[in-house]
Amino acid sequence: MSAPLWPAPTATGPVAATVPLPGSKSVTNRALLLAALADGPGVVRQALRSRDADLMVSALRALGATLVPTRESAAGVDWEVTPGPIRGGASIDAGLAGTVMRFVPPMAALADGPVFFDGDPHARKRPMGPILDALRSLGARIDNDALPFTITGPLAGGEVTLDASGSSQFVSGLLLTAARFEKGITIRHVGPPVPSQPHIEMTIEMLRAAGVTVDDSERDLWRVEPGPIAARDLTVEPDLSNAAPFLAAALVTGGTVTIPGWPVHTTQAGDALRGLLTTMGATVGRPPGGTTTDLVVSGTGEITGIDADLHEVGELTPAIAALAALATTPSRIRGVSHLRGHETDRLAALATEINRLGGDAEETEDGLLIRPRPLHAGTFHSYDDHRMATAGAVIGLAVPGVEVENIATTAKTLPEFVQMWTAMLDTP
Ligand SMILES: O=C(O)C1=C[C@@H](OP(=O)(O)O)[C@@H](O)[C@H](O)C1
Ligand SMILES: C=C(OP(=O)(O)O)C(=O)O
Repeated sequence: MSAPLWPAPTATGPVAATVPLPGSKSVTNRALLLAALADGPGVVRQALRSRDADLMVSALRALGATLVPTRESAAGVDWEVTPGPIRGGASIDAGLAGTVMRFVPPMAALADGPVFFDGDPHARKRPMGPILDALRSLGARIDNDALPFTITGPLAGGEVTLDASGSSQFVSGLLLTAARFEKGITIRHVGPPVPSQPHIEMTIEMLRAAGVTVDDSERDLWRVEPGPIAARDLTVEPDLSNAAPFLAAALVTGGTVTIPGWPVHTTQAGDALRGLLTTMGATVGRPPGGTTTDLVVSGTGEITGIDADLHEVGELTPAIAALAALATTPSRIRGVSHLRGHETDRLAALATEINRLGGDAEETEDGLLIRPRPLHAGTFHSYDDHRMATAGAVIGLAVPGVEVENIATTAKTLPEFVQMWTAMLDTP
């Protein structure tokens, strides 16, 4: 049975909207996990409420932590997190969340009994081998090389070598729990370059803020000393990667979109949008006066193609590809072969769906070539991928008659996407 179709609204003029964004998925799921591993009760404020975040909350509760929502608003939910002894016997649903399937198993290896993991049908195809092998070499028993699997600890930590070229989350996952291993951990990456370095920096910055000693002075080598993870009271930043489709709307319609609360310093991959969108023809800046943290992006209605290596910020690819499909000059996206292991094979999905609408997109070994060609009405399939769904919405702004299949899949990181999109377009 195919999922419902959502008629993507076509813009009737330049957008002029301010779009507050809920909290970062990546920060939320790291903060919740670190709080559950901490040396006392802590608070995570303005956490994202979404499928991936809900899955993390359920996983941590199943492992024995207590998470109580104390305040809920449009800005997110405040969680009081009280760590408990890590409990075996749990059954964990990772959904399609990379942050659950890669971050929770190292914590589960500290439990007092076996922990079972499974997820969505496609989650069983997402790469897990390197992190599971790493946990095995540290002493855990694991009965499969992908979801579903059962992990049985305990493990003491130590030294491990792995190939993290398929996902930075293999490194982040090990780093997040490492201080709780008796010997800490030393991780050495061997293989093609690790993608998404900003996400590894996010992990390290959050660990250091919790008092954990991390040595990352040598490339592809990380050492975490054993010790407590300090309980914190932290506020989650807005999700800058989820800003991508909204900021893209400014370029497509020749309008202006403002995102409040854009951090001045951040490790989020989405911060790279400032440079990428400038290259594609936007004006990007802070409002005059310099006292606010608003980010303002304006377009001209004409989009310039881009030649970009997105290896460090792969999750921005679907939005950039959607813009490229509407650009007046060709684009080349490089360095993102690891996107074949994301929510879907994003390179194949983007090429297929852009071409289905009459576009000219070609998959390369490590990216996409997208050449200008007029697009027409049709169905844009989402493959249960939140960022494919929002890419379809971006194209629909300029192409009448685009219908996005399963727009509800945006609930992975942004359950309010449709309302926010409609509100952006309705702003007088
Ligand atoms: O650690 C994280 O929060 C993430 C790391 C990245 O994963 P990959 O390195 O697998 O691309 C990113 O694409 C994903 O959306 C979130
Ligand atoms: C790759 C992504 O997610 P995940 O955390 O499931 O890997 C993403 O959100 O673009």
